[in-house]
Amino acid sequence: MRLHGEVSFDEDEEEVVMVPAAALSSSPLNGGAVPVTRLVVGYALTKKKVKSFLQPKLLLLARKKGINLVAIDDTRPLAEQGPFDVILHKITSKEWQQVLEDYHEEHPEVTVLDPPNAINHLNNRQSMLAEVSDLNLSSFYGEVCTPRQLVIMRDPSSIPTAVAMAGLTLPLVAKPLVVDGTSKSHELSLAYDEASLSMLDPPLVLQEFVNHGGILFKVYIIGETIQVVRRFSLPDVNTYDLLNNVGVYRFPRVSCAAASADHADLDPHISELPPRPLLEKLGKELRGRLGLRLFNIDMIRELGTKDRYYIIDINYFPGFGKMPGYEHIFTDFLLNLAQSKYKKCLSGG
Ligand SMILES: O=P(O)(O)O[C@H]1[C@H](O)[C@@H](OP(=O)(O)O)[C@H](OP(=O)(O)O)[C@@H](OP(=O)(O)O)[C@H]1O
Ligand SMILES: Nc1ncnc2c1ncn2[C@@H]1O[C@H](COP(=O)(O)OP(=O)(O)O)[C@@H](O)[C@H]1O
Ligand SMILES: [Mg+2]
Ligand SMILES: [Mg+2]
Repeated sequence: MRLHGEVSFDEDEEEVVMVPAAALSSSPLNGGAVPVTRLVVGYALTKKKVKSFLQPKLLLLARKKGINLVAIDDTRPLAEQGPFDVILHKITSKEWQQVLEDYHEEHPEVTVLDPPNAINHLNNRQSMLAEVSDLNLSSFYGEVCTPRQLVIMRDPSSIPTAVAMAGLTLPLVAKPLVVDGTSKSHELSLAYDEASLSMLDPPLVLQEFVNHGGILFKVYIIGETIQVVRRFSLPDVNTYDLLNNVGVYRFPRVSCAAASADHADLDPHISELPPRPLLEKLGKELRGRLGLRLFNIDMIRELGTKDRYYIIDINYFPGFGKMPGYEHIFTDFLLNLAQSKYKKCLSGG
């Protein structure tokens, strides 16, 4: 991170002068024509994520704000690239994780978004929710919990007995235990009866299905910024369904971007967004517990309740590109990172 007053010239860039982001508005340098901060952000993302996240409007605004987004070349040693102020990544391979950890040992001044060991918590549907199973937010306009669930590592024939012993209530959602961005990790099923459970394919997690009116809240968190969207979800399962259905049914990705419910005409008891103070408190709590700054939460409100919510899924670095105004939110987040690092440097932190 180049500090105050240094001038850096890139052969193909305008002259820029480093001043703390806070000084942007007052700096005499800020004639508005030349970006007066420089933040070099190296990124290591899949082609799919580059396509969905690094949209032209983000690249343009980043450039205007003096943020240089640089693709990390995975064919060259990371140490020979940069220098970077921030590394932004979403690559699941163990090799990359090791490269990043070795690099960060040599360059502790570089901000890694986000630390691999924190991301790993979300790559397993048991550890993912273990971090949030004992939240106590009831004084913030509602309670937030996680559905009861059971991890099955092997031996499908043992599942019916294990579920009976655990006292889980049907129907159950069966989810692959490992989440690695592949389509397999999103192959979910709904099980209506215990006997059929032996048809499932471990390792998996069996989670109690919670009726929620068919609407899910996707809560995006970028640093301290929170944005909620509504998505269509699985329909409720009533007693009649349970009595007249047996078996395990695979279902598609029902709550993706195309399933937006933001403009649907819905029962307000079902579609009303969770209260802002609850989301603010929840976001703060999860950032602390998960040690992450870029994630989203899939959250549902139990049907018939005013304020009992369940977190059913947490995703690292999700589809931010679909968030309205994400380019402003994300570039401001990066500049605030720089500013807080600069202040920390000044205070000898
Ligand atoms: O696990 P669920 O709840 O389905 O969340 C998914 C994952 O976060 C996907 O990212 P990844 O594929 O990296 O895991 C993301 O796709 P993109 O980031 O490619 O957009 C989806 O974005 P939406 O399609 O906007 O929901 C988001 O819904
Ligand atoms: N416990 C649950 N109760 C009710 N619906 C659920 C539950 N778990 C998952 N679902 C439904 O299945 C969808 C996918 O589940 P999720 O855990 O988010 O998996 P993924 O990581 O593939 O998005 C959710 O969007 C929701 O519609
Ligand atoms: Mg989900
Ligand atoms: Mg998910």
